[in-house]
Amino acid sequence: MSQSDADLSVLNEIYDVIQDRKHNPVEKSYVCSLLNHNKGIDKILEKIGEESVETVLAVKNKNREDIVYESSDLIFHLLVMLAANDIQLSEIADELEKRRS
Ligand SMILES: N=c1c2ncn([C@@H]3O[C@H](COP(=O)(O)OP(=O)(O)OP(=O)(O)O)[C@@H](O)[C@H]3O)c2ncn1[C@@H]1O[C@H](COP(=O)(O)O)[C@@H](O)[C@H]1O
Repeated sequence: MSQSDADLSVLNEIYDVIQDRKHNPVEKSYVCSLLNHNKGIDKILEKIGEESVETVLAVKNKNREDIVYESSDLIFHLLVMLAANDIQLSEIADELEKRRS
């Protein structure tokens, strides 16, 4: 198991970048290509489907490195989907917090 100082606050930081891309589009941005795709939200949903399947396969194959890699892809695309729907990460935190009791 790897040890590092990284923690999930990186999710907030990436979410902020995604929101910034939404309001201030830049060229050659993958996030902008998803947010402004001609297929609309369907492109983002397609990626979530793809990354979900890749995560499932990584788990089935018991490949630890792939599980981490594909889960990261999936979580990233979920963040883009949430931002596209104007859903803040604090709303997810609130929902999860409610379930703790
Ligand atoms: N965390 C990510 C991140 N994770 C994955 N990806 C991209 O998600 C895509 C994953 O899709 P695939 O694995 O299917 O790769 P692909 O074959 O290139 O994609 P398709 O052709 O199948 O659509 C790749 O293009 C990755 O580069 C990401 N792109 C961006 N970020 C973050 O978002 C920030 C802003 O990115 P830009 O908007 O590109 O500047 C970056 O600084 C990062 O922090």
